[in-house]
Amino acid sequence: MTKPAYKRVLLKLSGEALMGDDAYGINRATIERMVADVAEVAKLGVELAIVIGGGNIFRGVAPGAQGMDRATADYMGMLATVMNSLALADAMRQVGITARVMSAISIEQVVEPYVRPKALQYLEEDKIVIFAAGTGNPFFTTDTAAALRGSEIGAEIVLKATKVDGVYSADPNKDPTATRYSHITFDEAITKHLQVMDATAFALCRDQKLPIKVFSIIKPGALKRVILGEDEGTLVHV
Ligand SMILES: Nc1ncnc2c1ncn2[C@@H]1O[C@H](COP(=O)(O)OP(=O)(O)OP(=O)(O)O)[C@@H](O)[C@H]1O
Ligand SMILES: O=c1ccn([C@@H]2O[C@H](COP(=O)(O)O)[C@@H](O)[C@H]2O)c(=O)[nH]1
Repeated sequence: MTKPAYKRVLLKLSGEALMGDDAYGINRATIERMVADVAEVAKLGVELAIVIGGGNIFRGVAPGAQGMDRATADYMGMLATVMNSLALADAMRQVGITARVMSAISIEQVVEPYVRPKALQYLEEDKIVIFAAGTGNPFFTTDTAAALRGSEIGAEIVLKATKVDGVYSADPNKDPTATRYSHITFDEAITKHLQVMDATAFALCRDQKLPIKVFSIIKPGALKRVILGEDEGTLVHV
């Protein structure tokens, strides 16, 4: 059997990618394809914790939140990630994968709260843990939540599965001349203001010496290639 390059990873799934070709929300075929990708790597024996974004539903800084109190808008964004987490766990259940959703915001009738030792126990039991509601604090993002939870659970790497296939010299969706890095240091990414992740997430991972791999969740087989340590996406390192 092919051997994974990591024992435990924190996978950050793009909320925005969940829309597929729709304008908003969760596209059924897209979530099923994401779950199929996750199922394939779970079979390899790697312990998986997941943070999912909320950009397909609400972001505190989106035009739809203009004029709103920023903290209130951010709490709405965090609730959006709870919805995505529940949808993801349910889609996993439908294909026989056991997942546990843990929320950073207390919402106990819906999901259990985040308790670190419990999360570690689930991972050791080979359950997939989905961390919902980001960090639980406004003014942050789910990328920072991925860096934070990844550090807390002792993940070997944060895998940012997004709509682009790596870190570019500029946003490739805006600048067609942008070129992709195969690897880049945290300091370079921060100094060059590369916006594929926020600077807080980069800085936390740098300080914790937790590498990040940025790759496409849309490209078939990319997640498995990353897990097997093959050349895919961009590695951000110390
Ligand atoms: N230098 C860059 N290299 C690559 N992508 C970049 C860069 N600068 C900006 N981007 C943009 O960053 C986006 C990915 O980050 P973003 O946080 O917006 O999305 P996500 O994490 O996929 O979604 P969500 O926040 O909903 O989970 C890409 O789709 C790309 O358009
Ligand atoms: O720790 C966090 C995480 C998220 N938010 C808010 O949620 C939305 C959605 O998250 P994305 O990372 O953009 O997908 C985000 O825009 C924030 O408004 C938060 O406040 N704190």
